[in-house]
Amino acid sequence: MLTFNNVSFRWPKASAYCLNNLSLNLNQGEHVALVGDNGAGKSTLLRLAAGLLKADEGLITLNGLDLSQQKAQQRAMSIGILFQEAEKQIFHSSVKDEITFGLKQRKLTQEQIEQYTKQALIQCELTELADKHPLDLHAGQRRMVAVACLAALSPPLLLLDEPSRDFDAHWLSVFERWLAACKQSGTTILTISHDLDFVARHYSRVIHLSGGKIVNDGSPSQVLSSEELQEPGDLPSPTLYALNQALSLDYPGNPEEWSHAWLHRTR
Ligand SMILES: Nc1ncnc2c1ncn2[C@@H]1O[C@H](COP(=O)(O)OP(=O)(O)OP(=O)(O)O)[C@@H](O)[C@H]1O
Repeated sequence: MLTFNNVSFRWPKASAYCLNNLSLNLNQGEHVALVGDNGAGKSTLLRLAAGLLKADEGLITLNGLDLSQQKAQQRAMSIGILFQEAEKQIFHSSVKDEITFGLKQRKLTQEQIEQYTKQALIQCELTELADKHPLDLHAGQRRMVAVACLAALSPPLLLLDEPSRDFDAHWLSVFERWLAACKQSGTTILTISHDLDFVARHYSRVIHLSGGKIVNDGSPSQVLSSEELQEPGDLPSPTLYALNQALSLDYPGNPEEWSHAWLHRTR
């Protein structure tokens, strides 16, 4: 669905390439997490995937078409983005207006706009906050407003930058339910996260980016427990991998599979 072919990108005035000859293919319906140290180039890659930046070299395609040739309106039909700082993507004076804005850009009837807005408000548990100013909400609720805008539009490709950030336990569970529904409906998802427990819970493929290059690409158990990711200064090991290591177990990092393996272990 989304393909990077030998893509290089250098920020203006930077002496070195931020992404260097990077190739990557995301299949339709895949749920992929992008992990790596600060400055590895993850957000830059996401912005290139969204068409917000143009590659200096190489080709990025979405459904076989050159992304750099697509207009913003066209890209908005296929791609939904959640930025790291959600408040920067909120412009309207009520939660409801914020959600309807994206829908109004599409050729929909008033009835459809109202129906999709209502569904998104319910799914994201924002119905009671519909008339509030988004900037009067706390950080987790504000982030959920940005999620509700995506929920209303249901784009086939989601690009999420640190989505679990700012959520308390309640809002994280609301967000995780929405994410599960997106996965169920076949949405392709590329997510940046430093929260490796969150990654282990939700993603079937993990890409480790370091210094603008892919250094590992595989299942969560392969990538999250790899030595490259666990070097000092890098990201902390997910809790279940740390537990596996401490107990010398070889169990999966997904909590459901882990508890099944633990309950059915041969003593
Ligand atoms: N707007 C910008 N202008 C110039 N350089 C930038 C810009 N944004 C990022 N960079 C540089 O590009 C490199 C990669 O940054 P990027 O934000 O993509 O990394 P990241 O892996 O997402 O890091 P983090 O986990 O801290 O968000 C860094 O050296 C950064 O300083």
